[in-house]
Amino acid sequence: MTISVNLNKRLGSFALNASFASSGRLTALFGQSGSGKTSLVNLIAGLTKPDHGRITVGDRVLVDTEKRIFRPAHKRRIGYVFQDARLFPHLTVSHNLRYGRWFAPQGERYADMDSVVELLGIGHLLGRRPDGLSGGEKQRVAIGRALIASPRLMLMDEPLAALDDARKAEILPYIERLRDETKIPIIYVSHSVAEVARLANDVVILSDGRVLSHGSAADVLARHDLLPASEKGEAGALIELVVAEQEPAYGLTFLRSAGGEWRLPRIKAATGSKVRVRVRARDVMLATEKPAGISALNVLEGVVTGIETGEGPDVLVTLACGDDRLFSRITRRSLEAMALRNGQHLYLVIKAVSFEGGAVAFRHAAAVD
Ligand SMILES: Nc1ncnc2c1ncn2[C@@H]1O[C@H](COP(=O)(O)OP(=O)(O)OP(=O)(O)O)[C@@H](O)[C@H]1O
Repeated sequence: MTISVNLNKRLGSFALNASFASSGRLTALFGQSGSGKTSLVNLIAGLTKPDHGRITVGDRVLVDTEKRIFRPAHKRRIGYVFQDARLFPHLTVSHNLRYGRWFAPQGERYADMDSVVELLGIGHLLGRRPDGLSGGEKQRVAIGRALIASPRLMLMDEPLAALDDARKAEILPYIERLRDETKIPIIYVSHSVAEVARLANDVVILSDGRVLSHGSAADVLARHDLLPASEKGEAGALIELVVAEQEPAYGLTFLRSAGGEWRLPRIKAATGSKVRVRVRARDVMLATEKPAGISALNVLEGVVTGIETGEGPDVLVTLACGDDRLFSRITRRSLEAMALRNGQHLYLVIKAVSFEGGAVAFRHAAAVD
């Protein structure tokens, strides 16, 4: 289903001019604070009207100023999930969920309670009240309440921003299930590259009210020049790997990509599953000769396809490893010492431990314990 946005809106001295189309299951709206993400979400939700423009979801027109169409918020059938869960404190989880049902007209209720509860793993919480839940549990219930309303679109506005890393890690697999197992398109606001890289099919980068770039997550996130300064260290490549074998004795998983073989900290996915991994440019070392006697588990071969120098001491080297594209951030000093040039054959060295945390995304993966 394609989400298409083409609008402008003035808010005081701020001008939002946004134009993009996305057919990904999960489209991330990514940008620094003040770039216009929430303003755009409010326009999609129908909380504000554009000065000019049109928003469509599939064949449904939400607003078209030229044709004087404005579907009010309560008729857009959008599930909203905010930074804070906003559950009703006096109602149990079960009643909070049921409340969502009232927002769907009788004939259009496709979501049933049991499957939503199962999808989000909240069956054991049904009798409890929100004040007894962890932040991650509250967010899962908030997502459930939005889903029970059988929405045609989910808008998730920084749903993980208020959670610590452990709670984020707990809830990310549920958002992945929501993306992969339901057919509801999701617009997901975030200013974290790590989150966007893990979840998004498509990415829209907003800056100062304008769309700087939009397209597939792998392509957009490869544009290091577009990332906010605070996230430059997170810049890297997204590559797809297939789980080949578990190595339980070492707590590792052996995988293959178009570019070679990988050993990463254990990934709980069945053999043959596809996973997406973010390889940060700062974690990739380069060598002109095949390294021997090193502890790093991942050594790939690649060819230099680009060298970007900037003002600072570092350089971004782009490498083709088979059909994979990887990046390495090295110093200008190393660039000169190694006399790197386009077309040169190199070895890439990547420590397995650099993948701990949220770097691995599950795609079509059969999770195993
Ligand atoms: N009603 C309004 N009147 C005037 N200015 C507004 C209004 N709403 C938003 N703005 C301005 O528009 C700009 C974009 O705000 P917005 O909240 O959309 O950004 P954001 O990318 O969501 O930021 P954050 O990540 O901090 O939530 C800001 O400069 C904000 O002050």
